[in-house]
Amino acid sequence: MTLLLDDITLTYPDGRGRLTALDRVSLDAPAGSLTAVVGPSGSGKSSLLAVAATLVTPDSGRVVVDGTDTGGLTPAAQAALRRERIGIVFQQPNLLPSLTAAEQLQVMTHVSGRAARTARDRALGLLDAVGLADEAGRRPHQLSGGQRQRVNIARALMNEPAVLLVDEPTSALDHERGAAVLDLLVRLTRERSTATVLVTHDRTHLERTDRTVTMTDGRLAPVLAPSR
Ligand SMILES: Nc1ncnc2c1ncn2[C@@H]1O[C@H](COP(=O)(O)OP(=O)(O)OP(=O)(O)O)[C@@H](O)[C@H]1O
Repeated sequence: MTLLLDDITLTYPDGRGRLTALDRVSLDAPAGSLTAVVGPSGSGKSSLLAVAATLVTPDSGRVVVDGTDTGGLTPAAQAALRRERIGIVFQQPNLLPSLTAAEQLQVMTHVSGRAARTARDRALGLLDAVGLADEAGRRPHQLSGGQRQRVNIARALMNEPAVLLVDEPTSALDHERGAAVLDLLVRLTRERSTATVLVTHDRTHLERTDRTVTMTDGRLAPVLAPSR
């Protein structure tokens, strides 16, 4: 399994007690498959993504990324693993206003010389893969919301991650553009063999995913019937 969450419990301080955000959650995501995690607001979806991204350390349980148990790593090693093996697509693209679409991707690699040219080629290839070959030289204000989200997705793939974590990718898009972004994520997941986990409270477009799991009050319900 490229991403394995094994018996994860996560609590937050809550007054004098603790609030259980994730309650013995287990999830495995194989390479080349897209898993959707749905559930109501406050059910723990963002917490699940943050733990999978190694941004938050759970109280107990194991997070295994591309064969590495992240629990035993130093913070520096964890940051390196996150940079090299995990791509994260946040809900808001957070693109840098002064950079072109291609440069947004290139800044993911801190290199010079020949490696910089390779990074530029890779950035242009990824923009092509997300349907933005002609927009590579545009800055964020010259792109539509859907195009910015595509740049966001391409940027997350720049370092060839094994795991792709996606937060609410369609919430700011209309139905048609939301469907197109989901189709794009499914295609990239296959082509680049990422273990993709997408959290959303939006149940539309789920027929496009490989499987759907539901989060309720910090617990993950068994997998629903495969959607294809
Ligand atoms: N940093 C924090 N400190 C304390 N409690 C938190 C913190 N982050 C989240 N929570 C609580 O943990 C629970 C799960 O929150 P989480 O953000 O993971 O849910 P969610 O399903 O992603 O919600 P939404 O769909 O609204 O983003 C909620 O009860 C929330 O209030």
